[in-house]
Amino acid sequence: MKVALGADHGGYELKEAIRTHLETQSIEVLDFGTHSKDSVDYPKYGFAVGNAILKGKADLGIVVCGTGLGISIAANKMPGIRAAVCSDTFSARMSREHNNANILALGARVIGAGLALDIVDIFLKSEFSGGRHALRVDLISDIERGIEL
Ligand SMILES: O=C[C@H](O)[C@H](O)[C@H](O)COP(=O)(O)O
Repeated sequence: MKVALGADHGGYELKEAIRTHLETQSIEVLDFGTHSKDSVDYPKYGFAVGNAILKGKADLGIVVCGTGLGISIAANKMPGIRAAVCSDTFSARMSREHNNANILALGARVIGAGLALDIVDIFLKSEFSGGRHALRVDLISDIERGIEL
């Protein structure tokens, strides 16, 4: 599995911890930055991770900003991207099983690194359940195509 990572300055330290955590498990990582605590603009990093997934360069993405909100809002503007902000492990599992989320968003100013790494592990190991959930995710795709539900 290949995982794309991206963060703004608010998420930089947690993104680094996630990268180390994944590399320790021999999970391949594509790190789109940022690479320091200098102030940057989160949409660019949400876009980079979303783009990597849409282009097939990564299977899943993890994005981090102060709250996880701005960077997920940015990524979710891209048709085909389903970014879920999670602050607990149950939501992380459900985001994969029910919503087929392809990006996990974390708020580095919201949760601690220990919980964040548990959330990452659960997100990456959970799989989409399909069935009735696939019909609902298809309806999300319809919205992206301008279809009125
Ligand atoms: O949703 C946005 C993120 O939480 C950003 O990390 C946050 O807005 C950055 O704020 P500041 O520029 O004050 O560090």
